Amino acid sequence: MTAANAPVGHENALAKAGVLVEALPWLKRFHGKTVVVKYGGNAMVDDELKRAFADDIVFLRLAGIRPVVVHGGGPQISSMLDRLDIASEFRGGLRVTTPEAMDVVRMVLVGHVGREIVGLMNAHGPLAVGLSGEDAGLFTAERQAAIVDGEEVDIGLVGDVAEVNAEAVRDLIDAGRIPVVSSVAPDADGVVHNVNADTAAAALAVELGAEKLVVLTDVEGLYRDWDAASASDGAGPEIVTEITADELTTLVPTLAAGMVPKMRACLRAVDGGVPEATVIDGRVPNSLLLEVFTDQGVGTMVVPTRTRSGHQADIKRGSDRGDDD
Ligand SMILES: Nc1ncnc2c1ncn2[C@@H]1O[C@H](COP(=O)(O)OP(=O)(O)O)[C@@H](O)[C@H]1O
Ligand SMILES: CC(=O)N[C@@H](CCC(=O)OP(=O)(O)O)C(=O)O
Repeated sequence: MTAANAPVGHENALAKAGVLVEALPWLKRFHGKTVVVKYGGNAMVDDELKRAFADDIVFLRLAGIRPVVVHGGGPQISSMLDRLDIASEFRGGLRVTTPEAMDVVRMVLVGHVGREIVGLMNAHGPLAVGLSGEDAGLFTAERQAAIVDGEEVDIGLVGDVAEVNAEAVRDLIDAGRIPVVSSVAPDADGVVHNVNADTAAAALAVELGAEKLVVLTDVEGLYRDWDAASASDGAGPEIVTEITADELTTLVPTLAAGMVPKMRACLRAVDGGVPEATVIDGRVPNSLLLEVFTDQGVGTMVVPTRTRSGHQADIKRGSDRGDDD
């Protein structure tokens, strides 16, 4: 029976069954695999969305996937800095972080945002455990400059991830838990640094040998022409559905603001062996499930350059959607 010849009233049931059937190959592909999900501060400003995100992660876990969450909280940090009357600015997509601001970053990410995500997931049972890059030596940071107009600019206590020791995260995953990681990390001398959460998620995905990195944000994906997209409030302009690492490497220097760390993170993941990294719209409820369990997926997927030449046939989108980048 198809939807066309189904008795009246059965079309809806068939459509629902179709959705479930469509998920089967993706359940097979990701079963037992690690999927690292970066949850961005701009996609966590609404209570309903937050709950839907937590539900999606628990769904993945109960479907036999091993999800790991790395979260940001840029807007939440900015609003606390404002309340405390501490000046804050971004250079090259990264926050200029004084020691005073670093205290606030740590307090907001570890003490507030991380706790909230853990609490929402644990409404379903004792699954989520929060930790930061400081716990069990997870990340070692290395001070990082911002690149502004091709020049290196000092932005204070901002770190790249120089080393990852993911043993504690693996222990949690093996115990059936969902690790929820806040992106602050000590350097080799123990000085805590502010790490962009996209960067932290990519470094962890590589170390864990993840099957996929998903980055939630507050746009549909990567717009080819951001100036046009922002001028028309995002309605209409084309998003890039799939792009190879080589193509993205060429594009990154032309990108604006928040997309730079995000796209660099996707490149880092894919160059480090993660088969796919996708930026999706965190403003759409359950977008994570759509990305993982549907044939078309959503957002912008970054794939290794070799994929285009015919490898990895089970990667989403495929040649029918691959002509737009
Ligand atoms: N080419 C582009 N396509 C999409 N978004 C872009 C582009 N260039 C810059 N951006 C900006 O990047 C932002 C996402 O980064 P960011 O604000 O850091 O998000 P998050 O808090 O989710 O990490 C978008 O809201 C948009 O303003
Ligand atoms: C160095 C740097 O910029 N760190 C970020 C860390 C939080 C983050 O990455 O949050 P989103 O994912 O919500 O952007 C910041 O201070 O905002």
